[in-house]
Amino acid sequence: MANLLDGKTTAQKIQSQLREKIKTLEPQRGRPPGLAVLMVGDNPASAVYVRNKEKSCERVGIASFGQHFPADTSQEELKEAIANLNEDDRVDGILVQLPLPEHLDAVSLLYEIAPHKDADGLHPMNLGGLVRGEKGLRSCTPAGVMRLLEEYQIPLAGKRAVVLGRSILVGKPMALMLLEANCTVTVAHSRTENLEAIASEADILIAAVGRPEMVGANCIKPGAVVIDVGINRLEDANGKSRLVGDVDFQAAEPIAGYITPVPGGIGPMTVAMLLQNTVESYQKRI
Ligand SMILES: NC(=O)c1ccc[n+]([C@@H]2O[C@H](COP(=O)([O-])OP(=O)(O)OC[C@H]3O[C@@H](n4cnc5c(N)ncnc54)[C@H](OP(=O)(O)O)[C@@H]3O)[C@@H](O)[C@H]2O)c1
Ligand SMILES: Nc1nc(=O)c2c([nH]1)NC[C@@H]1CN(c3ccc(C(=O)N[C@@H](CCC(=O)O)C(=O)O)cc3)CN21
Repeated sequence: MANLLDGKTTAQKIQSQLREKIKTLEPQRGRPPGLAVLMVGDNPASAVYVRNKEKSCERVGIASFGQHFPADTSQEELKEAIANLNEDDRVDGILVQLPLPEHLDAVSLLYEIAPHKDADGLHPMNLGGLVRGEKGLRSCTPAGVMRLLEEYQIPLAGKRAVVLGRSILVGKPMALMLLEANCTVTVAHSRTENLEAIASEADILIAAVGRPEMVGANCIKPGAVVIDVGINRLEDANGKSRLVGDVDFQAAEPIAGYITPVPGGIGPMTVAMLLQNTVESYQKRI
């Protein structure tokens, strides 16, 4: 049976460290760090995220400035909300929940966020920094994956990594970070042929496709490190809902060497990295 990569406990440890840091910084600065989250409409994965972020902010001492907009909000209204937050001295981190409703253009909105307040690391400046291997604000989910691999001292250099999914939010920055850690990286997506054969060559397999339990036994090399980024809400026959990942955990656990659970894996690590990015921006601002 695979070893469990415990994101929940690791995230709690990171949050305790952040809390201590804020305790010493706040008296000098005269205000706590602030994080603003813009959510438009309703998306189940986003709703889980927003709830956990707010709880965690409170725990570590970060002020939350949540703004929930109706699904029919216009691009202009959001642009204006971002401009206000860019100017707001209480706010160190800004995050726009993705995906946005169809009528909105996410890419151009991400340009509007001041790069030094880009807690999600999705502004082209910060993504460009990642491509160039420079320090800077990094996308929270892939940063959380890297931090968890580090915590368990999983060797990466020279290993074959396969990333399933190529979104701007997860797949692409994930591939770049693994490359930076000297993995040999393959990115697969919905147009990939022979996906199972490619996945089953991976020493490190990252699933970020948004397809409940798609990754089964025939995608996994014995002993592989399996990272499940997926957060999908499924309803059982009784109408009760539960969270599942993109990996079929029951099938994968006997084959993998290490595996992340859902919940309790990359979700909490993402929240921890978001708080860490916010505190980093807070420290850098004068
Ligand atoms: N744990 C966390 O903190 C966290 C953070 C963010 C997202 N998530 C979850 O992670 C999942 C992925 O999120 P995302 O934002 O990256 O999603 P996304 O924007 O929908 O991207 C999904 C990617 O998977 C690919 N894909 C879809 N179906 C596929 C298939 N059958 N075979 C191979 N590739 C396929 C798509 O390919 P194409 O590009 O060809 O369409 C796309 O690149 C979702 O479940 C989301 O809720 C979790
Ligand atoms: N701009 C942006 N950045 C993101 O990182 C992001 C979005 N948007 N939109 C939604 C997705 C989904 N994300 C998530 C989803 C769930 C958890 C999370 O905390 N999951 C817990 C759930 C426990 C529960 O409440 O049941 C877990 O243990 O997996 C974190 C990030 C992050 N995501």
